[in-house]
Amino acid sequence: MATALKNLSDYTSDHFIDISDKRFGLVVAEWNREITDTLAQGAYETLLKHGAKEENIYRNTVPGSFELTLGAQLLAQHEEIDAVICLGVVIKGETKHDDYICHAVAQGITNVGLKFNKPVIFGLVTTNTLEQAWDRAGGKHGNKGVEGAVAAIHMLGF
Ligand SMILES: Nc1c(NC[C@H](O)[C@H](O)[C@H](O)CO)[nH]c(=O)[nH]c1=O
Ligand SMILES: CC(=O)[C@@H](O)COP(=O)(O)O
Repeated sequence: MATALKNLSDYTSDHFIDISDKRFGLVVAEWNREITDTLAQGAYETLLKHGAKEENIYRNTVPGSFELTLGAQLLAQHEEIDAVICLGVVIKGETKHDDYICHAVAQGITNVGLKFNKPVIFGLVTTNTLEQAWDRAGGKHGNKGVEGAVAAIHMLGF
């Protein structure tokens, strides 16, 4: 599988711009909280590592990943927010509920970014098992929160 050959946190920062004056919104889903907190910590630490100021990183929580879209919009609508990083974990259940959530969030987050013309990053871990989710939250496949922060910084330099 493609991901098996790629660590999500393996990146180069050669092209990064100065983000010391950029303001970032983190929207974090409460569902699977232990894992989403790990994603959020990865994103937070990566932003600080590359020059963001603590006071310019605004973390907000939403009940579940389905609410990430509205959470992103409520942050992105503010002119002073330069980028939004959405973090959630959807693990397949017995029904197709996970499919509906993931598709809605992917399209919704895309639309928010296009509406407000700023990076709104899709940091959703969508797995079949809990183990696969942990593998992408600091495990063998890196941390999707780190990936989300890197994507936000990259797009701010577009
Ligand atoms: N099953 C998961 C959910 N479900 C909750 C939804 O995201 C939403 O909050 C609810 O349908 C009310 O609108 N959320 C996750 O983030 N992860 C899951 O695995
Ligand atoms: C993945 C989810 O949406 C969670 O609510 C479990 O769903 P299911 O009712 O399909 O087991």
